[in-house]
Amino acid sequence: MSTITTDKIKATLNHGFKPLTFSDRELELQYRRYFFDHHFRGALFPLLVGLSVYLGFIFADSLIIPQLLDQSILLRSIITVPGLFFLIFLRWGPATHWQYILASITLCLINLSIVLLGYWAAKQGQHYYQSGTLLAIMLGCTLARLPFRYALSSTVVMILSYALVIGMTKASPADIFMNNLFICLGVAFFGLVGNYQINHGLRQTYLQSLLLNAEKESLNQEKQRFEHISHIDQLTGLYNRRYLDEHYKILWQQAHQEAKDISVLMIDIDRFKEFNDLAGHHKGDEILIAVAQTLKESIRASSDLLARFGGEEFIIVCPQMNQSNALSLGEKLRQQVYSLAIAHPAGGVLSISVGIASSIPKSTERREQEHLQKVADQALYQAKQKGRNRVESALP
Ligand SMILES: Nc1nc2c(ncn2[C@@H]2O[C@H](COP(=O)(O)OP(=O)(O)OP(=O)(O)O)[C@@H](O)[C@H]2O)c(=O)[nH]1
Repeated sequence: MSTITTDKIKATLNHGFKPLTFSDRELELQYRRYFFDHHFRGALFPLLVGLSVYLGFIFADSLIIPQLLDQSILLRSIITVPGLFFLIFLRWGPATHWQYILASITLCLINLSIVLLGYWAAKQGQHYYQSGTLLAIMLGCTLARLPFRYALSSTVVMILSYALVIGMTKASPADIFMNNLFICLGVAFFGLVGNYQINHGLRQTYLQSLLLNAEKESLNQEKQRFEHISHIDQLTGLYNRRYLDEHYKILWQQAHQEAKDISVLMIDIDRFKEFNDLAGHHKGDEILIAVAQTLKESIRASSDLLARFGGEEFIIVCPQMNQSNALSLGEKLRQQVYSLAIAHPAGGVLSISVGIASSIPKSTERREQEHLQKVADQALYQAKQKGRNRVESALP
């Protein structure tokens, strides 16, 4: 499990993370994976263009150093092959630091071939054919999208190879060599500063997106929590009237679609006002909780909908249940509450009355749904009239 908390991300953003590393190891590894997949692998197309430009320079060679055209074609073709292999590896190969090393080596080989062409040209008196290294440095610092340290090391190797091959061999006069070298150093400086800024900016953007996602996630959780709270009756923990209205509609539509029975059971605690008056409201609350729990344990949790309808009244909506099964369930509930053997302060044992109505929905109209509920309520009224602690049903 990830231990990267929102606080950790905020702290890293606020306190900075130079030189281009997150102090938190897990965050650093996660960023490196992200960088490789979303940024470095994305260099595939620009690098393909870069390699084509490198090969296309054969045309420039044919105009500027026609005497070296054969060497140019040979060298550039030889270097293009490992370049292509590297691009294939970049596209399909595993995400390891070897990819960066291979990218750096390929860049250095490209530069070496350019330096060699410059050297041969200089040997033949053509001293201005040495600016290809500038392009190779820019390619390494920008298009290749290398992490800073790889961009830095390949740039150093490229400048050193230029300095060693042209400078040490004294292939060009000192002033021309020095001029080219300083331009190379300047370009390398600007390229590396650009690379650093890109990498730093990417890290900052990454942290901000992590933060945004974390905040989105926590908002979602809050929303779910509020939704849950808004559907639950605080005292009994059962669903409330609001949830009942929303869900009853769905169950009704399903029953209509499948042309199956749906039953409604209205349940009311008998003589509850008297209970409250004699035992106190607090004790009455305890009874409500106990009855709610008993009802909950007696229904099919996966399909039946049990809710507190209001006050001391409960409702159960049972999809795929006909009237005779609903009567058996009502009777079971009545017995279970009675067997709790809660003494009523006015004498006898606490009981419930149950009113039942069932039908196969003919339409999805709200009126028809409400009618079934009303009929169950009338059956409940009958149960009360007939002396309470009973189950009655009525036809819709
Ligand atoms: N303790 C407690 N009492 C409640 C709550 N909600 C409603 N009541 C009480 O439930 C009682 C309902 O009484 P009535 O509707 O007159 O019915 P009854 O006394 O149960 O009589 P019958 O239904 O005819 O058996 C009232 O005294 C309400 O104050 C609640 O959340 N807690």
